[in-house]
Amino acid sequence: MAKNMRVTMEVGSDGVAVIKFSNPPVNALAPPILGGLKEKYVEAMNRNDVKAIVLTGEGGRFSGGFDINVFQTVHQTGDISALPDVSVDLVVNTIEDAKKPSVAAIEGLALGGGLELTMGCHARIATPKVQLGLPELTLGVIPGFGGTQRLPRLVGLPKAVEMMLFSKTIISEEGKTFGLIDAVVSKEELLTVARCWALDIAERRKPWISSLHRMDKLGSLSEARQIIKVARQQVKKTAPNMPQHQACLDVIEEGVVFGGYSGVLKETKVFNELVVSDTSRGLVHFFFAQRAISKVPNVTDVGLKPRPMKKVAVIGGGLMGSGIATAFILSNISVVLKEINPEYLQKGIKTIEANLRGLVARGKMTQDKVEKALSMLKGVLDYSDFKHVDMVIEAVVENIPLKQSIFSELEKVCSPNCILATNTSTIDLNIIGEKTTSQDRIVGAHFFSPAHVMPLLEIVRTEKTSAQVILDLMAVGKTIKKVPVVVGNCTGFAVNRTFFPYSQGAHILLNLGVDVFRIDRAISNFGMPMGPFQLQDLAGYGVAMAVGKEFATAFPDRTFRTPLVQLLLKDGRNGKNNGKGYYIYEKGSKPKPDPTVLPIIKESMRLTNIMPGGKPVSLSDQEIVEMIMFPVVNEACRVMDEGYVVRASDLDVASVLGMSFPSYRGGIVFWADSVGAAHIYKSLKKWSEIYGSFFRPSKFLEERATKGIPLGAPASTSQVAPKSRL
Ligand SMILES: C[C@H](O)CC(=O)SCCNC(=O)CCNC(=O)[C@H](O)C(C)(C)COP(=O)(O)OP(=O)(O)OC[C@H]1O[C@@H](n2cnc3c(N)ncnc32)[C@H](O)[C@@H]1OP(=O)(O)O
Repeated sequence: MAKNMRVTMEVGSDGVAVIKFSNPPVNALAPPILGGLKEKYVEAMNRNDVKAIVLTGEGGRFSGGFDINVFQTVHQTGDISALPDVSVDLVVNTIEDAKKPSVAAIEGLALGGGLELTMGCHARIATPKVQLGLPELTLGVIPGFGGTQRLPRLVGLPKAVEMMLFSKTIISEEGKTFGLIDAVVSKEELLTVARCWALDIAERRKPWISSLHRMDKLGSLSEARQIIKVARQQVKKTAPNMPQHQACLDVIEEGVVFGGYSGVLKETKVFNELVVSDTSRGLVHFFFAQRAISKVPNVTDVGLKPRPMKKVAVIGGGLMGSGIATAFILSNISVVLKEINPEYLQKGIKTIEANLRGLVARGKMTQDKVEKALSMLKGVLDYSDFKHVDMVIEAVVENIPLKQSIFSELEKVCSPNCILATNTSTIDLNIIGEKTTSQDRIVGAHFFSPAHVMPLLEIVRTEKTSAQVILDLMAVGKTIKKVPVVVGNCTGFAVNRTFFPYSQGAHILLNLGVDVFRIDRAISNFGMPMGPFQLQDLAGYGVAMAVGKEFATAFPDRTFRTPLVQLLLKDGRNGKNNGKGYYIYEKGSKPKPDPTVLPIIKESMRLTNIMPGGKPVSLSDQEIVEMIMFPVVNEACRVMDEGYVVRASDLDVASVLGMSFPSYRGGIVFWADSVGAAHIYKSLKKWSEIYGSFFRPSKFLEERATKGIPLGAPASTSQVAPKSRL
């Protein structure tokens, strides 16, 4: 067994064997731990001085589930023999059907295989606020240690289906209400109560319950089928491109119809099929990519500690500023919101109130928390409150002289340790800080709209930003429940820069004669929440124009100039803002394609005149997706090559959380590697010859494609080291 992994057994004079396992930090159930458990159980069964067993995890956490690293091994080798037989051999035969009863003593969390082990026990005792759940579907698999069968039998089918399909965790108190947990006790009492409970079962003072054989919570067959049918329809809409949701329902249904043991057998079979699916490969990669993001060389590994952040100031109460302020007050951090006049300030505060009301309406927060959050907010019209803030985030319009004068002012009014952040999405940070002597504390805090909802926070550093400032912003980012990704300072930073060809490619296709609504449909079917034109409607055309200008200046060789947005504006269209864009927006109904936009598109096609031979091109849906996504991959290659991200997988996380790229495809770079660099390179090369330099493959892509090196492989695998900006 690896050095830090341990399974121990201590037998008390009361006849209870406490089997404890340890694999920090989350007691993941690695194969050696599972093997160790089996060994200790066999020993406990054979010893005459053992009457009952208490199963527990060390270090304040029961278990975060089966070791996800094993999935990665399976993905790399394609060999599922690395998966131990746990469900039948350990959980059914060794624990649940044993001649001596087991009680699980649960602290901290019991997730996935961790919770499934506890459900094989004959009772579960937990400390308060323990997180309980079966999040396996987020990894592209289903619960595989019998969870699909035992959870419905313990909490009833509706709750079990909700917990599994939506990977929803509950806390021990709720678990007690639903019957998953038998008693909630303090940390100090946990082992004592669990021991007594185990003895009570052994001596028949308490019922000896095997979850798999229970029927009382399942309801009638027809009720169960109806619940499963409704769930099937629901996930058809919410998870259309993923196989694990329907598969999970199939397995649950098997158990309801043919009994728990049949269900367990089918569960193993389906689990083994799903674990090698592309979806599981993508989601497992995404899981580890999200963890890797918090490791930033020379920032998180040099012994620095984040400084506390109690109060921040936000300058500008527009859409972004008010969203940012909302995110902070929701996490109990005081906000001073500054505007230039009472009217704008009121507007900003009203937007914050509306943001909070929206969260209440969507069941994301309770009404009583609204007042508490608002009490953390102070609106101001001058800088007098800025003396005591730990960080300022500037979120005014994208105007260089205005930002420069604000930063000069901030240098005077804030304390010398105060972090000076900007939410700019396009302007070079060195230019913003040019008129100050505080470049070491100037940093980008690029939120995505709506800032209180979107999870990504791009932390933009210049060559001069100090490691301490980056670390502080990473820490406060986590406090406000964002996922911070540290990137370098270039036009569009990592996310907008990588995705600028997304809308460009779509506009090229449109001008090549591909139907606008078909483009959107193909991209939605690929897994984006909406197509590029609906997204443009949503963001507003002002944004499209402003951003387009920035990129045209920075990357003129690969910017496609189209008159379409101007033509749309001329026609009185401004997207969702005024209810009229490529789509028609009416309150209470879904956006409807607007056929009257077609003549405007025709006019754009006439003006750009890029159709070869003057005829619309004919493309399959797959080609549409590729002609839009491959240029994005190409730009991602440049971002990596120029050293604007720490590692390729940071772009995967950023693409999923900032652009809603489907997580089950693993993120933009991971997806590109699953398609193959060679195919992407060849396609881009071909298109660049037909349609021009927008499609020209980058050097990085060319090199990796020709040498057969995956795009996501670290720089050391390539002969040319990237120029690090980080
Ligand atoms: C057969 C079975 O049905 C299949 C399964 O059980 S699949 C596993 C199901 N379990 C899960 O999906 C839970 C996954 N883990 C989590 O959600 C979170 O890590 C957690 C809630 C347990 C803890 O969160 P948090 O305290 O923020 O710590 P977090 O940074 O995420 O993780 C700490 C470390 O533990 C690792 N880890 C967490 N869960 C793990 C697991 N199940 N296997 C392997 N490693 C795991 C992380 O990779 C990270 O490693 P690192 O420090 O080297 O980056």
